[in-house]
Amino acid sequence: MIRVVVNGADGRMGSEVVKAVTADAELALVGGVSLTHVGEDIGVAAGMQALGISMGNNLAAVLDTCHPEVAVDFTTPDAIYENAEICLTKGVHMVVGTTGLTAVQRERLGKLAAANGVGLFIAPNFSIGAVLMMRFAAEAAPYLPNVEIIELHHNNKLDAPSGTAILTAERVAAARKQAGAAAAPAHTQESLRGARGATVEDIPVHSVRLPGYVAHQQVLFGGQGELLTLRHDSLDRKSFMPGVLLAIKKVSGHTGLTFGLERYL
Ligand SMILES: NC(=O)c1ccc[n+]([C@@H]2O[C@H](COP(=O)([O-])OP(=O)(O)OC[C@H]3O[C@@H](n4cnc5c(N)ncnc54)[C@H](O)[C@@H]3O)[C@@H](O)[C@H]2O)c1
Ligand SMILES: O=C(O)C1=N[C@H](C(=O)O)CCC1
Repeated sequence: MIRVVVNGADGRMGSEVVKAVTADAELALVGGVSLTHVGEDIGVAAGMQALGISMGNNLAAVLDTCHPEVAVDFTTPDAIYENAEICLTKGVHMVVGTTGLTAVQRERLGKLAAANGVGLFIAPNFSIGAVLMMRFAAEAAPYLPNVEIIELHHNNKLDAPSGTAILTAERVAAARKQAGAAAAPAHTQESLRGARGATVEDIPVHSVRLPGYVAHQQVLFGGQGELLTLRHDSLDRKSFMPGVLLAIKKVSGHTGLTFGLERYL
């Protein structure tokens, strides 16, 4: 049994991870960390405590109490760097779903993981459909280099653009570059700042935040007299759980940083 702590156990994602880990015969949920009850399933922390599972609001203290092999983190962009430092320094493997880490921060944490002989797995998106969407987008990019991304998420999401949109843009840009393809220059002048969205690697990214959405993305390709649209929809946070469980089981076999779910598929 792999001993698992969930950081952010009361959150929208963390509470799903608690349920998924509890239901998996190869995993043992030994602890959880939560600051507030913001998730849709607000009974999770209380339920864990009732079962005698260590709960607390101090990550280092929870780790010292329940000695996990793997910590899963779904917290906030502000908290994740420090959380990772704490876990990796204590020799705990990490599975990180929290978005917001920069490439430089990922590399720095990867070195810390390697120095402590543990694995650090980071994925901006754990759903298989989203991984395929990114792969298909990279495949299409050399042939249809004019691309824009629209990502649509629930209105409680703290960051924009989404980690998935950033990674998609990076993959598309890399595939275009490798093929020697480039987007046609844009001639539009914004009469209102922000009208054309943000840019990641010169690719416009538009972020929609509305109640009702979970996590969705469209990658729009434009060609001569034709359009190709790739769309992925996570309609339920259960869509992320097979990827999270896979990562928990694999992370200890890969010392240092592994980035992206496709690396484990
Ligand atoms: N990789 C993926 O597939 C994927 C999928 C969904 C969400 N996410 C990301 O996961 C993160 C969490 O999303 P959410 O919707 O579950 O958020 P949420 O706000 O519902 O939950 C966040 C949780 O973190 C806790 N928390 C905050 N700061 C903390 C700290 N310093 N230490 C410990 N716990 C802390 C809160 O108490 C809460 O329980 C976001 O960054 C989001 O973008 C990633
Ligand atoms: O709900 C969120 O927040 C999500 N965040 C990830 C991102 O930023 O890409 C993945 C999808 C859900």
